[in-house]
Amino acid sequence: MSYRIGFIGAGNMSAAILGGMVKQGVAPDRIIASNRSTPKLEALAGEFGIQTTTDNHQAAGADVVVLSVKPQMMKDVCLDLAPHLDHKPTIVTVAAGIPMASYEQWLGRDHAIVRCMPNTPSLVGKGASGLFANAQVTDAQRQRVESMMQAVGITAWVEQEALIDAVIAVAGSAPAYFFLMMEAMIDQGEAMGLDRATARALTLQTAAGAAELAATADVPVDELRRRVMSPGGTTEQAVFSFEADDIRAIVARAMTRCANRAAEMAQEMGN
Ligand SMILES: NC(=O)C1=CN([C@@H]2O[C@H](COP(=O)(O)OP(=O)(O)OC[C@H]3O[C@@H](n4cnc5c(N)ncnc54)[C@H](O)[C@@H]3O)[C@@H](O)[C@H]2O)C=CC1
Ligand SMILES: O=C(O)[C@@H]1CCC=N1
Repeated sequence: MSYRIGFIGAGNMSAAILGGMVKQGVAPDRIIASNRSTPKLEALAGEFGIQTTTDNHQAAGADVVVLSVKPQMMKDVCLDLAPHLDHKPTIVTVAAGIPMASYEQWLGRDHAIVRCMPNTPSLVGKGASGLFANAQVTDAQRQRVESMMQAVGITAWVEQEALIDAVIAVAGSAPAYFFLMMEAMIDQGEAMGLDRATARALTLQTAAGAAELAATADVPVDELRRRVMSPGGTTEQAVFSFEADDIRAIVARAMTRCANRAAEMAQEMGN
């Protein structure tokens, strides 16, 4: 690919996407990131060799403009950028909880805008992004955004905007669920007598191994689980304990709260 990509807001999510792109071989001089303050820009320039600026208008001069500030900042950022988008870049926003209609109001209805819900494993090329396009997005622009995000992981288009909130629950926020599980397992491994470094190494390798096995096996995950659960053995005691504590309902409640929060955020911003 040869188009230029501008990131507005150089925080955690931008760092994960642009860092992942550079690691996957995208030329860093095709990427520019803007941020209000300089320390994060200096770190990104140092680590990945990308261009940086404190002027959002300069980053917005790219062919693809990725809006990656916190949702609460998005309206002001968009209103400020609106008069500087005459070159009609493809606009990609990664913010949770801001509907397409708001961007169309702030930027103008004639812009091609994609709502993208990525996640931070993009940094290691293992991202998972949901994508939703407005009516102005052409097939060529769809392909461009798709290939851009596929450089750092897998993508899935949704044709109903509301499903982006489900993507937040399944992918955008979900790395945190697995990190939480790892934290709990490391703590308990240590409580059971392992030194922390060993508990951490074994937990992380097991998580990575389970994910890779699930992704490559020709049987569903419940069958993989049963293959670990020897009748009368140890694993089933752990699984029975999870089931007795209603882990499926716990997960469903957490994911519902996650998705509902996106809807609440939209309301809080007057959308
Ligand atoms: N962190 C994550 O795992 C995910 C985040 N997102 C979305 O990504 C967006 C960014 O989130 P994070 O990177 O986590 O936040 P962050 O706080 O790490 O990054 C936001 C950056 O924007 C900068 N900024 C604030 N106002 C600005 C302005 N007017 N002009 C230029 N830069 C400005 C801040 O200095 C900061 O560096 C959010 O909208 C969030 O919903 C989406 C998926 C996953
Ligand atoms: O927690 C958040 O609001 C953002 C969106 C998805 C992941 N982080």
